[in-house]
Amino acid sequence: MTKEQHLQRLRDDPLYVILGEALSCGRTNVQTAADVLAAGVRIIQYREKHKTWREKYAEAKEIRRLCRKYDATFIMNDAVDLAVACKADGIHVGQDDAPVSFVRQWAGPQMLIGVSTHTEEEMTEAVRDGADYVGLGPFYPTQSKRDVHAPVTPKVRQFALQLSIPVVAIGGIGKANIGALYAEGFRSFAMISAVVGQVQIAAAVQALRQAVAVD
Ligand SMILES: Cc1ncc(COP(=O)(O)OP(=O)(O)O)c(N)n1
Ligand SMILES: Cc1ncsc1CCOP(=O)(O)O
Ligand SMILES: [Mg+2]
Repeated sequence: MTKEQHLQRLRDDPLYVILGEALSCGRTNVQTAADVLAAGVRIIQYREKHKTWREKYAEAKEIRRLCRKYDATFIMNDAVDLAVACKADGIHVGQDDAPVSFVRQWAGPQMLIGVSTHTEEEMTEAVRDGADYVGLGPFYPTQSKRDVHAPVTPKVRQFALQLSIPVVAIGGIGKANIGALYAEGFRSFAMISAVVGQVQIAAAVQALRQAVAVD
């Protein structure tokens, strides 16, 4: 798939699932990825904070292989070198990670670059720097990440809905609130606990898709 096709998917497909083994009900990342893909998810981010580079590389390559089988979009969190090494479709960087200009130089023009944002200024800067999408959040309290920012304000949410690039909402999103965010205008939702933290992944994915299905 081309970068433009991956970007189109980010606009069209509401579900963006983030992996993390410590949050996966005892499953490995590879098992979880296989379940998530079998359940129909087509955008996956590999986010692993507790493994060595080699462990992450080995896992990411395997998950990347699974994603190819399903024609799914594979995004690496934090590490540009890992993204390049395992031929990821995209890289997601936060405000404390490598800047977009550096990531672009290293990863090349075809790599999708996502940037975490929390304010209007950060969103404006991400667009100016050439990010392909922004992550925005947290929308709600979350147990899945330490030291998260305060929830995004209504003013920041309004600003995000006018942005020229896709906005991926994140933080405490699940079947109870995804429908309200969709009604507010958001179209893409990154989730950890609502999918990989569930025992029945297929049922969880189905419930989330139903919650954003419009007639
Ligand atoms: C889609 C998406 N949005 C935001 C984040 C958070 O990134 P970051 O702020 O760098 O924090 P970590 O995930 O690295 O802990 C994300 N990963 N994905
Ligand atoms: C990685 C990240 N960045 C902001 S909130 C968050 C965690 C999202 O996890 P959950 O969907 O379980 O709230
Ligand atoms: Mg990061």
